[in-house]
Amino acid sequence: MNDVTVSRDTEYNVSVLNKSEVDSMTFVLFGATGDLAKRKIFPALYNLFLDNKMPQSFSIIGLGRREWSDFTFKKHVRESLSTFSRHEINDGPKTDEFLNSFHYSPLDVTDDEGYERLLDMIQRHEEELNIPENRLFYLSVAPSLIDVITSNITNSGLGSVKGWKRLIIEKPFGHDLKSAQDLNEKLSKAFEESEIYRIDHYLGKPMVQNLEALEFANPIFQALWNKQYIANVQITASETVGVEDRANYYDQAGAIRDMVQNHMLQILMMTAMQLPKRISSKDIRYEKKKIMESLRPLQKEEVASHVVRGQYGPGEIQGEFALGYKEEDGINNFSKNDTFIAARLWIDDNFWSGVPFYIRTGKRMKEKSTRIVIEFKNPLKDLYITQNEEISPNILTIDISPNESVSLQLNIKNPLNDNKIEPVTVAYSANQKNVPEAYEFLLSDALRGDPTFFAHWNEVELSWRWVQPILEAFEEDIVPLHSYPAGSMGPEAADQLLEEEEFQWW
Ligand SMILES: NC(=O)C1=CN([C@@H]2O[C@H](COP(=O)(O)OP(=O)(O)OC[C@H]3O[C@@H](n4cnc5c(N)ncnc54)[C@H](OP(=O)(O)O)[C@@H]3O)[C@@H](O)[C@H]2O)C=CC1
Ligand SMILES: O=C1O[C@H](COP(=O)(O)O)[C@@H](O)[C@H](O)[C@H]1O
Repeated sequence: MNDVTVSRDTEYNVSVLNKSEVDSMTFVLFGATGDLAKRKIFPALYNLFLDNKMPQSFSIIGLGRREWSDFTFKKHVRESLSTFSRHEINDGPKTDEFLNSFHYSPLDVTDDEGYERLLDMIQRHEEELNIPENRLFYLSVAPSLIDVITSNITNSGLGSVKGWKRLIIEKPFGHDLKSAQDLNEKLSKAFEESEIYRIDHYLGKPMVQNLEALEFANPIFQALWNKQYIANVQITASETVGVEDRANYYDQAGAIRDMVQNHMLQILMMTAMQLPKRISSKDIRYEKKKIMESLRPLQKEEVASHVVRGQYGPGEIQGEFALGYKEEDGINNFSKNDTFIAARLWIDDNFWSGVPFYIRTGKRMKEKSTRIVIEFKNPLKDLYITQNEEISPNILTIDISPNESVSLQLNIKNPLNDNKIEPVTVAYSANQKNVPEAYEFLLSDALRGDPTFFAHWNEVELSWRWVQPILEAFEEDIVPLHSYPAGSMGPEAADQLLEEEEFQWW
């Protein structure tokens, strides 16, 4: 039977903010010569500027060890915009105005004296532009440099401001529970929790931000969002790329640290949390924390029964041969690193007890897709079975990327097929052109001081706490490492995990 599709194919409607909602400020970017700045941060700032979401007055101070001049830096930023910006770069005065706000200063972050020069430079710009002392420090550098930077921000007086100060920090936030706690303790000497914006770019994805609206604005879902009606929840983030040129990092991290501890658990929190009475950052974060507190902890000895770890072998993805993980550049032949994780989680609260949440993520899988599937209970399953008819469950699918859509599988009689009951899909595809990137949403929020879609320390710590026994079980090698061919949906053991409750991955 035909699927019903509703689709909105419009230019993304960027709401025009009143610039006065964003305080004038100085954006201090550590790691301005690096990859992330080039691919994500400069383009996001430029797009916000063109969409009138930057403050009235601002300056952007780029820092790195390279001995660049302002001219070289601006040229570098311009090239980044030409290659990566969502809005095409134009040669008009707007782009010049944007680039004129960029300045560069060479700084080795381990050189204490350099921070005094930096403070002089910032104060000079603040005076010239008549900008209040509002300073946003963005640390786009290796985690090992975070401590030295934040303590120098405090010691040099950079952080003693008459206005506000904020800190944006990138993942990874720690390597395990202990290192994350140590890092947070150091951060908290220089910044209050309310000043720290921990980026998890999945929280900037429009469909993740939409989860709360999907439930809040649709009373039918609100009524059904619990153990009485939901049979299981499945969250998948599959990728076709392999380790790429990140062997050093990835072989130490694995899918468990790279994706599960942060992105997958964040999506789980966003899906499972109850809607707070007021939609405020504080209340949403409180609800997310409650989910993590109710997540049933795993004992190290139980990990093998609830977690599947895998590593890709050679295979074929979309017609192209792909090497196995061990053959990749920079990976040794004996690596036992996980490139795939599937797990079953239980939330032992009043709303979800008894409902399994399955997560699955991996590299070199069949397709690039991030998706939440909610399978509803199916009490009619055995009732209407006549002439080999089987009633399928209702299924709500939320596609997060690369497609952005919501679809609901229902059951309808098909008059063209002897009135048999068949599943149909009612689908809404966002299919919008020129949608802002996650980094645009997140930077815009940080500029306005809205931390809702950043990871609070409570969430990060509780996530590490849940993941820690898994890290230990992997370390002790008491969990089998399954091989899966590149181009598949992971090892069979991941299917068996669901079969234990008579479910299947949708
Ligand atoms: N790239 C990405 O897609 C993503 C990155 N991240 C995170 O973002 C952070 C940055 O990543 P990325 O841009 O890829 O890293 P790069 O290695 O490309 O850049 C590192 C930056 O740090 C600077 N740097 C290194 N040492 C010093 C020092 N002693 N003093 C001053 N500056 C220094 C480098 O400047 P110079 O070379 O001039 O010294 C460079 O600007 C990391 O934490 C990473 O995990 C997170 C998600 C995605
Ligand atoms: O943080 C990370 O995310 C990407 C996947 O992000 P997506 O937006 O493309 O879904 C992943 O490839 C990378 O390993 C990880 O560090």
